[in-house]
Amino acid sequence: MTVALVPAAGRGERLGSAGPKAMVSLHGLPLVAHAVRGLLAAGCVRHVVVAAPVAHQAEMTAALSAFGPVSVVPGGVDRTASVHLALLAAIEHVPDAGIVLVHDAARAFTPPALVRSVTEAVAAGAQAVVPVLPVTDTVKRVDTDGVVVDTPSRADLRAVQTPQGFAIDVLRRAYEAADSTVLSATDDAGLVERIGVPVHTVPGDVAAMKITTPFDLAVAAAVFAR
Ligand SMILES: Nc1ccn([C@@H]2O[C@H](COP(=O)(O)OP(=O)(O)OP(=O)(O)O)[C@@H](O)[C@H]2O)c(=O)n1
Ligand SMILES: C[C@](O)(CO)[C@H](O)COP(=O)(O)O
Repeated sequence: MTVALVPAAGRGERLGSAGPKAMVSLHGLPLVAHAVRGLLAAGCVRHVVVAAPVAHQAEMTAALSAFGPVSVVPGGVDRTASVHLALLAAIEHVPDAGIVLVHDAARAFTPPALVRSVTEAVAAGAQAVVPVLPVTDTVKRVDTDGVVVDTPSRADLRAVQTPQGFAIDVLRRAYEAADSTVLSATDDAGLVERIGVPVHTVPGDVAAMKITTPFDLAVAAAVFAR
């Protein structure tokens, strides 16, 4: 059985919204509702645990209650903490879950086919799977003065999306290790890499774009108009 965790407790500072980014409405629904609906539409996700901003937990619960088997728990100080809290709730409430997906509320229009593709790769035996896209810009490393240090080969680079899928015990171990060393990471696979488990890739999808800035929101509004 597959359970999905949706970190949705961010403030959305780069978007500049008045309230939490996950509650910003697009085409009549908050972003988090689009994200949850997409996960459940894939047909392979049995339960979704959403990490909400503490002050907005009741509001988010009300917004998501119509979508199916969804629990809303309080989030943490950063994305890593929010995912960890959702993972602990999932282990408690869905003890027979073998696969866990972690999916940003901010990737609200992720196609259900991508959710299935990640889940199927884990079900086929990979312990950790991320969807990736080739990098189309040249990427440079810079120092603290903004001076270029080097130019990694673009051929080796990939932009990583969500949902990221894991054998649930692997993600639990990765978060336990992160907790004991007070580690944070910008994605979940990064923590899994640190415990030495190989992370596999599947092709991502441009429609799984992350809504971070006002420009991203405008793009999503135009592209996903229904
Ligand atoms: N304490 C936090 C911070 C972030 N997130 C979630 O992690 C995902 C990816 O984070 P991001 O897109 O950076 O959202 P924000 O943290 O809200 O954005 P910003 O950094 O601009 O404030 C989002 O769905 C966000 O809600 C979370 O659950 N808990
Ligand atoms: C998890 C993620 O979406 C993978 O690309 C990304 O790292 C989240 O970053 P954010 O700055 O917390 O939005």
